[in-house]
Amino acid sequence: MRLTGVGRRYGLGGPWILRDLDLEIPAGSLLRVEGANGSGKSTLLRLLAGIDAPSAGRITGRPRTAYVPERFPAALPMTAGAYLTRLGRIHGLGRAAAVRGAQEWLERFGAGAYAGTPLSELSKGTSQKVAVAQGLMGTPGLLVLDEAWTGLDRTSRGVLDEAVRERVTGGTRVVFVDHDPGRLAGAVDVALRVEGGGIFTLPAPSRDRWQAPGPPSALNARCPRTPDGPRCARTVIVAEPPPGAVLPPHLPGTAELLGEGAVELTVAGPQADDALRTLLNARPPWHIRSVTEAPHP
Ligand SMILES: Nc1ncnc2c1ncn2[C@@H]1O[C@H](COP(=O)(O)OP(=O)(O)OP(=O)(O)O)[C@@H](O)[C@H]1O
Repeated sequence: MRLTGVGRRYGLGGPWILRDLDLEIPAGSLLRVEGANGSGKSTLLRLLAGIDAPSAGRITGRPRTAYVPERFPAALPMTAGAYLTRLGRIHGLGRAAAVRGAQEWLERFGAGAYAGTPLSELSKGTSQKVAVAQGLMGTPGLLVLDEAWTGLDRTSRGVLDEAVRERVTGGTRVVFVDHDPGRLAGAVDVALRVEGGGIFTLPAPSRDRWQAPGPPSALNARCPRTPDGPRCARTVIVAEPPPGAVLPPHLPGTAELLGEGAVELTVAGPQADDALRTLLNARPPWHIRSVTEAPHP
């Protein structure tokens, strides 16, 4: 899935909320999106989910998508179970699998007793569980979570963490926004910051490194543009192997061991996508700790 020159502004002549974004999201990757209030995080997530269209540029290769919005439209005239079954059908499940999935997800979130309750009568917390469960019905190629953990109890937040990890391992792209900087810290492949209309890569957010992320490197601004989008002279990828793995064959660039098995891979800019794809598609996949674009000297 790829974003090319994507921009969004609301209304004719309104200010650009996002501008000239270029981004590739490989299968099986976990992206965290952060940024100040009003910076455009939800706008970016709605574009990714396909429920809003870019004002400029294009998004290609979007797979079947599930989306948990910041606000859940709980006023639909249906019970929780019927709603989830309907969503499961939309996500491509057969009727029996959709009914089973609806009950299973409600139970995993400790809300099995509410399958027959109308959505409008659910508490806020249970509504949020239903909102999250609908995103987990079926096996989408892209799962977009906009503050989906907010309003869930501690146990349910853990259930959602686990479900996200399962999805990513199964090849789903997951993009999320969450207030907790440590959310899924060890599993995040790329952290993006939305700021001033652009997106910036941050070092992979393990809890301690998050405190001092260092200067963001501009994903868009510093690299020369080509007909295929911006290209940097070099990209440095730091990746950790799954236990017992060796470096996948046919990996482009030069690799340097960093200790504890982690590898720093330096590739020519155009080969970065290939290298990331190879590492993320390895079975089991490598964990991408950071991706740093190095501009032309
Ligand atoms: N439908 C809309 N019409 C007009 N302006 C909008 C619309 N949706 C968002 N905006 C504006 O776009 C900007 C970015 O909003 P967005 O909700 O994407 O930010 P955010 O980073 O998700 O914010 P928050 O952290 O507060 O949720 C804001 O200035 C907002 O007012």
